[in-house]
Amino acid sequence: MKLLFPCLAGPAHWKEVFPVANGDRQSPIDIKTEETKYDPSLRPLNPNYDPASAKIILNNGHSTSVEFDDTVNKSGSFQPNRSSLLPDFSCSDDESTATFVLTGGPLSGTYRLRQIHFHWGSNDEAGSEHAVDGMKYAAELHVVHWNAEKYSSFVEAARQSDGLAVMAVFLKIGECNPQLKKITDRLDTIRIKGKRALFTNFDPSCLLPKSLDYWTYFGSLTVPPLLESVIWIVLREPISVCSEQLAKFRSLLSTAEDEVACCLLRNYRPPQPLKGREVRRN
Ligand SMILES: NS(=O)(=O)c1cccc(F)c1F
Ligand SMILES: [Zn+2]
Repeated sequence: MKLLFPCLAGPAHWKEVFPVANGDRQSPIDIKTEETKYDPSLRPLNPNYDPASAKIILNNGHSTSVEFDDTVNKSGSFQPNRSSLLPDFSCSDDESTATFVLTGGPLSGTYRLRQIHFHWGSNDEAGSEHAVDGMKYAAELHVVHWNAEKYSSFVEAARQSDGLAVMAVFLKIGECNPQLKKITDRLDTIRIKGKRALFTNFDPSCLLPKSLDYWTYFGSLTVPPLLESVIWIVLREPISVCSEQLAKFRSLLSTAEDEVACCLLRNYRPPQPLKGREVRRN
């Protein structure tokens, strides 16, 4: 059935507008742990984030994200984004080299932090995008980086096979997460699609589990345009989230002020065919 706005209809219709939806390296996937391959060449992950680069929290109608200032000048040293929509609160304007990067793991080079966002479901039983031996977690955090060593912008990097690196963290139902509370306590100020609020002095490392052991594979964005440009790094240890915190995510609206209100109850893409890809572990 042809739909007028397939993007709005959900994953089953995305292929009508983005044929790459049926591509060879689509994400997410179901990680079959017995079939993963230990790779001794994989190094430890080395996330190194600067809390001052956090800028805003926003509702884009598909998820909530915390956006970071990832602007650099050509010399590679950090250039505060003076043209940003928000007053620049950085206390110094020294051009220190930005330190909000991910290195190590399966990556060669330096990947700069761009944003974090979440995926969840309409109930606590399923909401993650990746699955492990067919099991879904309640939600999933994505920490999005781009290859700032090889490319000059996120948009350019997103079109390259090694352009993006996304660290995925599973959220398992349990204790309320005090670090996640810093985000869920702000969601009532950005309920409507398009709303944004100041959100700085936030280091996303506080949302990572104790162990940074991971699986890694070559995949894609899990939302349109589904570009096959992501090196996925899926952490094996989940962090906790409680039902009340998840309910706050579901209270976000996928609609703007002038539209009939519709809650963002779920925003995960189901697992896609592996098509012969290898999943490695450290
Ligand atoms: N779900 S996702 O991690 O694939 C993702 C979503 C939106 C923008 C991105 F850059 C991105 F990587
Ligand atoms: Zn995502």
